[in-house]
Amino acid sequence: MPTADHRAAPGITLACALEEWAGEDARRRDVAATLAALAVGATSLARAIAEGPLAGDLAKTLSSGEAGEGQKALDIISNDMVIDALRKAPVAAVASEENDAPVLLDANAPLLVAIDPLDGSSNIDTDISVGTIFAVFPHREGTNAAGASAFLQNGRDMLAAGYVIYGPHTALMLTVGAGTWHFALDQDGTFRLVNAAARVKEGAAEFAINMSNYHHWDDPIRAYVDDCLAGKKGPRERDFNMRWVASMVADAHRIFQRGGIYLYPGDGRKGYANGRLRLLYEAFPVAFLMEQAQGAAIDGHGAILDLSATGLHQRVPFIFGSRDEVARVARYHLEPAGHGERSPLFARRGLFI
Ligand SMILES: O=P(O)(O)OC[C@H]1O[C@](O)(COP(=O)(O)O)[C@@H](O)[C@@H]1O
Ligand SMILES: [Mg+2]
Ligand SMILES: [Mg+2]
Repeated sequence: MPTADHRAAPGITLACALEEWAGEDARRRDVAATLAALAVGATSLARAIAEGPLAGDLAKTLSSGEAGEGQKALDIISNDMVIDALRKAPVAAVASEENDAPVLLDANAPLLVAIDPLDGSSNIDTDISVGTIFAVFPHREGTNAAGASAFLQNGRDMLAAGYVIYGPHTALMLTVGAGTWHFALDQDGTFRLVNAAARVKEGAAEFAINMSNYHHWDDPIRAYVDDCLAGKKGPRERDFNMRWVASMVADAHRIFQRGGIYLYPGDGRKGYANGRLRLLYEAFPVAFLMEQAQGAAIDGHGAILDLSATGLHQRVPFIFGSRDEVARVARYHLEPAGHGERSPLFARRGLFI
């Protein structure tokens, strides 16, 4: 297993890191093979994305969907690439954002994969980072992998999770429950370890939220953002910076580098009662990565990983990042009123963690 020691010797390949972690353990070897297959799919995808318009009209809208989530050409290409790559892995079925029902690969295989093949589709034509987010679950005996119910598991059932970000360089953040590992793709198409113990630092003063939805938010989120915006003169007594990439992977990746918080709460718009993010293949994997790096992820009240999925494409309010900020947002949900004059509750930390 890569340990903090590997930071002294960066450059170990993903294959090597997985081999060390898996050893002779059959379950771990299956997980490792699945992660290796996902890395192969992501590497092909990275090449296509790097070609941009030379690879065709990747941003072409093929179908319109609710909440501006119509399928783009690259959504479909990404979906095909990752599912093809997984055919060689011990995976029974794939639940993808791009398919209404699970795609059956090998009914008797031991694992299930939930995936957002392309996160940040709205950025395809703008040359801004996009990504792939995935979660690996056990395929429990007696459950039908072709049906949604096999996927309706608890967040803590995940065996591995991660995302690939296709940015100026391609990076992979990965967890198998032994910390969060950071890899970067080299020029030869090999993921190499950068850091085997990623940490989400506390004390950051940067938040990410789509501010244009301000008037649709509930009180706790407005109160939290109002207090950040009030800066030095407000209850936080310091100035905050704001960022919003509209690719969650990119916002998450920034938070891994320098801390901060991401919020996509439920809001008053039609179809947004539970926000925009999907539990199985967006919130679960990012929450797993965050917790393994001493960050946190909640739905406003409790830990995302304590939730059990009730639908393949179910949405969830999603707030993640530095532990201190996430804990603060949880407290605003307990007592949203009291703008300006904060009750002693807001001075305490750690009500949910
Ligand atoms: O359009 P908005 O409100 O800015 O939403 C952007 C959010 O939606 C998402 O793009 C959803 O991902 P998809 O591109 O996979 O649908 C997040 O990555 C991002 O943070
Ligand atoms: Mg997404
Ligand atoms: Mg997507």
